[in-house]
Amino acid sequence: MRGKSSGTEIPPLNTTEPIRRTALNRVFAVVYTCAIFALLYHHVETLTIRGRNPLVLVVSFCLLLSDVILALMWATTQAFRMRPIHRREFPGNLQKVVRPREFPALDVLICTADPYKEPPLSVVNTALSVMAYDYPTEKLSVYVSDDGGSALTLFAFMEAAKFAAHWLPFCRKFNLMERNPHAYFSSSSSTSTHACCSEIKMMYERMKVKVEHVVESGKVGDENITGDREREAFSKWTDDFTRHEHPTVIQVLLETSKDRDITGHFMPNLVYISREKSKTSPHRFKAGALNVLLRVSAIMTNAPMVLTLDCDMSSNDPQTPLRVLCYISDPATRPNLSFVQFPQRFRGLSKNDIYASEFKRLFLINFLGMDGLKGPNYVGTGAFFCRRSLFGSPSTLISPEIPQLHPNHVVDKDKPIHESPAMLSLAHHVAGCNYENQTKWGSKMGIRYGSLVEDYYTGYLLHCEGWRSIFCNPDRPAFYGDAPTTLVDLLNQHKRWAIGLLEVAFSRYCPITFGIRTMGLTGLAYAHYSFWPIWSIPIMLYAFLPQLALASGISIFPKVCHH
Ligand SMILES: O=c1ccn([C@@H]2O[C@H](COP(=O)(O)OP(=O)(O)O[C@H]3O[C@H](CO)[C@@H](O)[C@H](O)[C@H]3O)[C@@H](O)[C@H]2O)c(=O)[nH]1
Ligand SMILES: [Mn+2]
Repeated sequence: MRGKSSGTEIPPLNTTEPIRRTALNRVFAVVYTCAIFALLYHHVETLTIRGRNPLVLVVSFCLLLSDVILALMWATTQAFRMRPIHRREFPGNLQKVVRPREFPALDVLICTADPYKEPPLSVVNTALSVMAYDYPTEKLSVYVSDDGGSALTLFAFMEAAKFAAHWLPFCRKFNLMERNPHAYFSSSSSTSTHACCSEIKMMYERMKVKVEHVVESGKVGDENITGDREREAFSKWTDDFTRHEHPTVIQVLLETSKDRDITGHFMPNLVYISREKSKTSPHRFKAGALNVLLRVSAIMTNAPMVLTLDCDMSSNDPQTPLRVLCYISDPATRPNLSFVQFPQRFRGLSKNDIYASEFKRLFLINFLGMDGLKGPNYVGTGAFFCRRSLFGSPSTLISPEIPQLHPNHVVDKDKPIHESPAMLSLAHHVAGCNYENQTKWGSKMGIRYGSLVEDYYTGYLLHCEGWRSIFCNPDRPAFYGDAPTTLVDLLNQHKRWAIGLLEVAFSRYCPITFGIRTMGLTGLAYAHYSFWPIWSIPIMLYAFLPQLALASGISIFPKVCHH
């Protein structure tokens, strides 16, 4: 089947192609539905006719319950099978349609929360991998939110800013594909090709030793502080500074307007933020952190395109923003586009992946199905947002409480941040822990509060508002992240997800009622996730019931001769 091009006279930036087995899927759904009804009929019959014995009654009821849940879950998965599509994008054609000068600016928001669970060096690697994007540098800003409020993380970023002056030109010179320094130096390509590689590798190793030493010792000692600016920054960490109670710390580590790399080329902006925390105000976990990042970035750069990343998820392809532009610059896909979502891919999974951490169905297969509807859900990382979509529905823009946060506000580029105390003090103000009181942040604006899975909830509400999203799944994975590696971590993650999803399922925005009413099949797809934790009921029942029934001599499956 030929792909449908979305432009006519301009070269195509992207194509959409329906997946061929869709018709078969629909026929299968009809047949299967009939089979499910037959099975449910059998259960009801057993309950009413043969259910004299109380034990048989209980067993039959449990089986009926299990099968109703399984049938419901099966019905919700049909949403993914009705209209799956494949998309392709052609970044090579982009230059013919938009000039790099006209590319929109990009703000990258990275969240980290704990210097011991999420080593600063790995966060730094993530940041360096996106700072080295093949994108006009003066349009690129990286904001890091440190919810751990750790001087160790700030120290690592100060070192990273110095290393970046060497690393970015190195990536450009040799046109590296792998721009995460750790991944690059551990791969074989780093050893063979480039002569000056050993020099930069040494530099990286020196930074690594320094950062790891500081993390191990648990504090930034005087010997590690080189200048007055650094000393002033670390002076915020007084004795009463704890991760749960501290003032806002914002450090502009690199600035496009003044910092140059070793070849004299611009550097992207790099800003470290640790928002104010107080035990008496809710911090709303990652959702709160992202909203602070949205506000601080609005004040400093206000880029129309915003990438959110978890600290463990680094770029694996420097062309990724250009792929996104293939959708954002295309008049056919741009209307109502809220975000372009890349799948979460994981490095270092064991060959057999015994905990099924790859989540292939969640992040790849189901997304193809949702992409043919209103688009994939937001998974918290690897998503490029149009900033405007976080401020109300496509038709009604919600104005934030101060004009500087408005998505159309233009930041005065001639005035560098370091020369603008007013800008810095406003940035501190919007990162305050009480700033959001009596505002629409978290309810109508930004990342939404109300569920532990803020990503799922926010994407869902955006879709309900009328926005759509696009799934971009290039052959070379755009990002690689870390999956939980121990059973305890995995169980904790699943527990958090289960609670968060049920919070949505039992809210007034329940996808089965509100979701399906507002957006049909997409609502059904969302219902599949929000009710995902109830899989546990049939699984538990089917795991134990047959054995118990057998032991007490009850037959639970129909005999062929019964019918
Ligand atoms: O108070 C907090 C808690 C977490 N984080 C950051 O949030 C990210 C995700 O947290 P993690 O503990 O790694 O959760 P996971 O379950 O692995 O994350 C998945 O599930 C989350 C909730 O649905 C999504 O936000 C993530 O993007 C998605 O990768 C990390 O970068 C953390 O640093 C914060 O910034 N502040
Ligand atoms: Mn994670």
